[in-house]
Amino acid sequence: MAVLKKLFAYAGNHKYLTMLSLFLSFISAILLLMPFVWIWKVVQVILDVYPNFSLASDAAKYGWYALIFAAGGILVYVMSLLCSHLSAFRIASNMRKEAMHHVMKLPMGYLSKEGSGKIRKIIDESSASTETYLAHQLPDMVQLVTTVVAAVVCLFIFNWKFGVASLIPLALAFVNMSKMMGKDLAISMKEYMDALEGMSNEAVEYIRGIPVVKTFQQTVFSFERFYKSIKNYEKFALGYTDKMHIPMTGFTTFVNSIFIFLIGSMIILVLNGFNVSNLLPDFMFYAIFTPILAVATNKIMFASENTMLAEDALNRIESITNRETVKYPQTSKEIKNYDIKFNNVSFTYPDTDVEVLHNVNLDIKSGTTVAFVGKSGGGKSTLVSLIPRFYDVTKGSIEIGGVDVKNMTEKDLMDKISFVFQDNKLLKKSLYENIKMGFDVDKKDVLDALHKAQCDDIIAKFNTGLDTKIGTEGVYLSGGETQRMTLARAIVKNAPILLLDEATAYADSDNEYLMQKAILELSKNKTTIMIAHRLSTIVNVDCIYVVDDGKIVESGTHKELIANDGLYAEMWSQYRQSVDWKVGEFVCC
Ligand SMILES: Nc1ncnc2c1ncn2[C@@H]1O[C@H](COP(=O)(O)OP(=O)(O)OP(=O)(O)O)[C@@H](O)[C@H]1O
Repeated sequence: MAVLKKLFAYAGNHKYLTMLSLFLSFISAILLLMPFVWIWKVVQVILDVYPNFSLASDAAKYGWYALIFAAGGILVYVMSLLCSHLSAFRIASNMRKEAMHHVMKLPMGYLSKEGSGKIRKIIDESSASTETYLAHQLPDMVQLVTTVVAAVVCLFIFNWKFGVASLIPLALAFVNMSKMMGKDLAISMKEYMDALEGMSNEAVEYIRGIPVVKTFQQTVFSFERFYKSIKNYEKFALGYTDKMHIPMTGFTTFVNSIFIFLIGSMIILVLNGFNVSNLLPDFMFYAIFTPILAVATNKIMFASENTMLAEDALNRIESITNRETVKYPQTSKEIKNYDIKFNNVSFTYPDTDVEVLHNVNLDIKSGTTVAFVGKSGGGKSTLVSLIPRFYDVTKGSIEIGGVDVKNMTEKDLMDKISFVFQDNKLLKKSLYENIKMGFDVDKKDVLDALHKAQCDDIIAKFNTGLDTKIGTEGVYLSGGETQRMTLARAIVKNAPILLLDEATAYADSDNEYLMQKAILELSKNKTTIMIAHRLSTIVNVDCIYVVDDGKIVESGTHKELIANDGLYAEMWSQYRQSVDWKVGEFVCC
């Protein structure tokens, strides 16, 4: 019921179609039981007239009744499946839409951390398995339960003594079944499913890492994690099977021994003086009926497992839909300028407990260009990612033009910021659409931006020019080419705030120089924050902030920081040495 309630939350009016499907399934179960009653009637007539079969005129009539009920039952069942498929399809599609809608509102940082593949897999697989559950398994479950209940009622109507004899093994079978559906086994089932997912994720990681593994001859070490995940799966699969085997054996034994109990009761009744020929018609009825009961009960057992699987799928979807979304206000407060201010900002990544930024204060004036430099892992990218709210600050606040970024609508905030990162993504669309990105620009503007971002060679490579579709056969862009395309995007967007995280990381020396020129041009009159490891690219910026261990430890112009003789001066000296060393090497050769 809890599963159905959760599923109905996605159903809208289609929940009535599901209910109709379940009702029809119930009717079909009753109709499909009736042929057995008529067949028993046929047997009874034959036994009554034995050996004068010519007197069994009613037998043919009862046979027809059996056929009509069977056909009616099948027809109603088909109608039930029709309704269940229609509503299941709608519910699964609503579930996908709602989950995707939610994903769009999640912090961008969460999406890049979890990976689009994993999120897509959870949404796709979970909605598909609930679709199967609603379309087939649930109507079948109703039919099976109805069959069992109706059959039990019939067992008592005809002969209560045989009824009791059939019910004893059935009750014992249900006791065992309830053990299999207990909380303990639900936990084991979850552990088993988690281990399965873990193994599948490790398999993907293993395959992805094959190039690195081959290059570094790390076969044994790389296989270790995958191997551990297989062992983990083995542990939980065996644990689950181990917990299941006693109740499962009990269930199977009792459910299949109904007929033995029936024969036993017949023997006891005969030994106690009951007349065999009086008992025989009733016995025949039970002999016909009890196998249906055994089959239906067996099927219920497996169908119950499907309910647990559907519940698990719903929980997995909820692990995404229950995540807190980024909340934006309906309207923005008016900003005064494009100053960016960090007020006592501290930050801890979600699901971790290590603070990576500690009480950071920054005041970046509108129209200036600043740079964050520092050791790897110091917190530069994290600082930048907090401005467009890829994550929200844990403590303190960030302001643009005197307004907290949390008081700006998503559109207003995004309209004001362009970013070029190391790891940029292009869409499977034409080069033109990838740069235009919905802005009010024509092909000439796009070509102009591409030219400024040093992308002329990329366009010239493809016969279809701007209309070339990314991702089609033979159309592949390298990391550097993708980065230049993203710079062209930023040029087209022309937002007043520019965030550049290692924007020239993949560029070769020729391109780097030209890209730097384009960035310089683009950043004119904009508030620009650059993260750069090549210190030569930032010597002329208005202010350099040295980030170390989540704190700003120095700030000033290049000259001021060199004069200061602190961390930056040390980094600069090391950087110079590495450049001189490279030049020296080159000269030697
Ligand atoms: N998604 C994440 N979840 C948890 N911790 C993270 C995440 N991203 C980064 N970190 C941690 O935050 C700290 C700062 O990382 P950040 O990427 O901001 O440093 P950085 O100075 O930009 O490094 P680099 O110069 O190597 O890019 C590091 O300790 C890193 O391990």
